[in-house]
Amino acid sequence: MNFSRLIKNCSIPSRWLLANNIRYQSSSAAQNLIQVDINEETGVSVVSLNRKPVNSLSLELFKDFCGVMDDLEREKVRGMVLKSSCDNVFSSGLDITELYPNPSEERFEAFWLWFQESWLKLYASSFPTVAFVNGHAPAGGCVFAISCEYRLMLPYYKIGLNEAPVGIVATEWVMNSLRAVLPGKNAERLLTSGRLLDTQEAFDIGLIDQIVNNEEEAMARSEEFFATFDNVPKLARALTKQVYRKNDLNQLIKNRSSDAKQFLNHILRPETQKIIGSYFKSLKDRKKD
Ligand SMILES: CC/C=C\C/C=C\C/C=C\CC/C=C/CC(=O)SCCNC(=O)CCNC(=O)[C@H](O)C(C)(C)COP(=O)(O)OP(=O)(O)OC[C@H]1O[C@@H](n2cnc3c(N)ncnc32)[C@H](O)[C@@H]1OP(=O)(O)O
Repeated sequence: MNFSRLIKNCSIPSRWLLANNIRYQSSSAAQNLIQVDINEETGVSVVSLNRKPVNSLSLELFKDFCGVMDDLEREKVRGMVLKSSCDNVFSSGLDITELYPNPSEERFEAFWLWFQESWLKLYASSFPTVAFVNGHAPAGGCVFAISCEYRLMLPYYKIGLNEAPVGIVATEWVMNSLRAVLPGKNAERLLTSGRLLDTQEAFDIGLIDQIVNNEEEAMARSEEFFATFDNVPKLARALTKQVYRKNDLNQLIKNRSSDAKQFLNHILRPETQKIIGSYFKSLKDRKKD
């Protein structure tokens, strides 16, 4: 994977992104975890997360997502709309089976580094990004949405960062992405309470930009958003975004391996395993009720 392409001509040095020397190797072409549909007429790419049943985020999905982001950078797409192809769920967040029971160090480290990588590629993409939140978006699902530049959401779903109620502290780069979307006190309250907001509440505090009623409307609103950049030179737009986001990006880029180690230590603690285990069990039991 050529990270320098991602930040071509940009002021973020590529050596920072190369810190962990990760290379892309398509892991799951047969499973088609990410679907990409490029509209040749408009130049807009619709990227659908496609890991049934609830788009839980696995190592393989992150790897494929990074490959897709590289392709879109290469294709110089006009914009990207990120959505889900699962019913009622945008993404259910990190795949809990990557965290429990007691993942191997090797697998967890790779999982975490590809999660970081996915965030870096999305957060620093040169093209404009829209999240069409067409289902629930808890935790890691919300991270994907807030890393985009613009958020559209269907009514009656939930979005938020629900780590704290299950005894987990969201990592700093996730907090920074939230702070970039919401004014400080709302971001802090959302994180400390871990509340999941319904679509209307999310709109009222500015977590999402517009409520849409169906996919057609979402595509029309996305087109309007992309059109706001039609008269702006692409390079100037990309550099402005990347420089504006530079501090957030740097915070992770400079601390990638310590961030991964810190989370591995946290995840492997018996207390954390116990909390995640009972949370996972409650998810499974909910179905039986
Ligand atoms: C627990 C947190 C642990 C560690 C975090 C560590 C660090 C934090 C640092 C950084 C911040 C960013 C990281 C965030 C952490 C996460 O993302 S952890 C995942 C948190 N996700 C959730 O809390 C959502 C859980 N899921 C749901 O609430 C519902 O499934 C949902 C509303 C999304 C959909 O509901 P529904 O349509 O009714 O579907 P089911 O609930 O029936 O689910 C279908 C099957 O899928 C299984 N499943 C659901 N979510 C996950 C998941 N995240 N990972 C793995 N599997 C999941 C569910 O159990 C069902 O399985 P079954 O058919 O019963 O076998």
